Amino acid sequence: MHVLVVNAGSSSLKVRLLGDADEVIGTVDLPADTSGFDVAELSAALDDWPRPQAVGHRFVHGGTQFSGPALIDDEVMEQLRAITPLAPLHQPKAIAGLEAIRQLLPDVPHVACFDTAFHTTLAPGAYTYAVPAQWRETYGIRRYGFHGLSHAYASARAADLAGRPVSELRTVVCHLGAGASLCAVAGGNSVDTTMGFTPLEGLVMATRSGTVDPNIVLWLQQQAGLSAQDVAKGLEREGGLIALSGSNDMRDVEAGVEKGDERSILALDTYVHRLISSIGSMIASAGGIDALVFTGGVGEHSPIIRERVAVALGWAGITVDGALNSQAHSDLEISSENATARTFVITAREDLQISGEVRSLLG
Ligand SMILES: Nc1ncnc2c1ncn2[C@@H]1O[C@H](COP(=O)(O)OP(=O)(O)O)[C@@H](O)[C@H]1O
Ligand SMILES: CC(=O)OP(=O)(O)O
Ligand SMILES: [Mg+2]
Repeated sequence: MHVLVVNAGSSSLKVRLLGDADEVIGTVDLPADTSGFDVAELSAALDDWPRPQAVGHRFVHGGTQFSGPALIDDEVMEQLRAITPLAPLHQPKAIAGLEAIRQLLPDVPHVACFDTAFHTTLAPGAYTYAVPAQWRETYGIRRYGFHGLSHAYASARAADLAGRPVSELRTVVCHLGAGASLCAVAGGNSVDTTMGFTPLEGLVMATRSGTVDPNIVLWLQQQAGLSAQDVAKGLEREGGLIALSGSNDMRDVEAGVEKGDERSILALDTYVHRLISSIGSMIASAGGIDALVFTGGVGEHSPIIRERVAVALGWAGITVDGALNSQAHSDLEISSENATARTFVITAREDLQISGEVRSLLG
C-alpha cells in the first residue's frame, strides 16, 4: 500500500509519498502561513506521483476524544474542528490540508494521526494541573503533551540502535524543531513531557515563549492594559528565539553568537538553560536515563547545543564524543566510550510513524 503522509507543522506543510516498504517516493514541502498554503502546487506534485491507497494526516491535538488513529468521516471532521482553539498555530493548517487533499483524493481512506495519542499513558499525577475541579471537569484542563508521533518514533529507533528492547530503556527524547518538547519514555511509554494543555508550555521555541509564570499573563492584562490578543501574540508568535535574538532560526542565533552579538548570546543561553533543567526533570520522571535522543531541525543539526547539554549532564552519565558530535549525520550514536547513558542523533520521521499507524488501522 502506498501511503501519502501530510504533516502540517507550525511553519510548513510537509507531504511525503511512502511506498509499500515505506521507501520515500515523493516529497514536497510547502511554506504554510496563517492563510494556508498553495493548493495548486500540491495538486501538481500529486499528479506526478503514483496514486496512494491511503492518506495519513498529522493532527497536533486530539483532545480527550482521540487516543489513537481515526478514520476520517464527517463526524470526525466536526470533532477536529471543535478542537481548533486548543492548537491555534497548527489545527487550522491541518484542517485546511485535510480538506484540500480530500478533494484531490476523494476515493481513498483518510486517517488522522495525533501528536497527543502517545501521551495518553501519562499517570494522573503527571497530567493533572492543580487547578479547581470545575476547570478540569468542565473544560478538560489537563496536560495533553505533543510531538507524540516524533517521540514515539525516535524512542523506538533509539532502542533499535542501542540493540535493547524498548521495554528495558529509560529514554529522554529532545524534539527540537520550530516547536520543541521533551518526553520521558520508560518501558516504551510516555511518562512525562514538557508541553501541556497546548503546545505553548515548556521549552523556549522559535516563536513561542515556553513556560512563563502565569501571573505574567494576568499582570499584562490587568495592570499593563494589554489585550488578550496582544498577550497571545507575544507568547505564541513573537516569543521565544525571535523575541530574544530577532530571528526565529537557530542558525542565525548561532551565527550571532560567533560574532559576539549580545542578543544572540542571551537567546542561546536562555534556550540551553531551559533545555538542561527540563531534561533533568524528565530524567527524574523516568527514574534515571539510559538513552538521550536529539531529533528535529535543531536537535539533528546543532552540535553546539548537543555539546552544551552533554557537558551540563555529565552527572547523569552523559558524555559525547567531540568528533562524532560535530560530524553527526543521522541516525548515529555520539556517546563517548565512558558514557553510562548513551546519546543518539535521530532524524525526525513523523511520516514513518504516521504510515505505520495508517497501515495498522486499515489492516
Ligand atoms: N544547521 C542547523 N543548525 C541549527 N539549527 C538548525 C539547522 N538547520 C535547521 N535548524 C533549525 O531547525 C528549525 C526547523 O526545525 P524542523 O524540525 O524542520 O521544523 P518544524 O518544527 O517546522 O517541523 C529551523 O527553524 C532552524 O532553526
Ligand atoms: C506541536 C508542535 O509544536 O509542532 P511543530 O513543532 O510541528 O510546530
Ligand atoms: Mg516538526
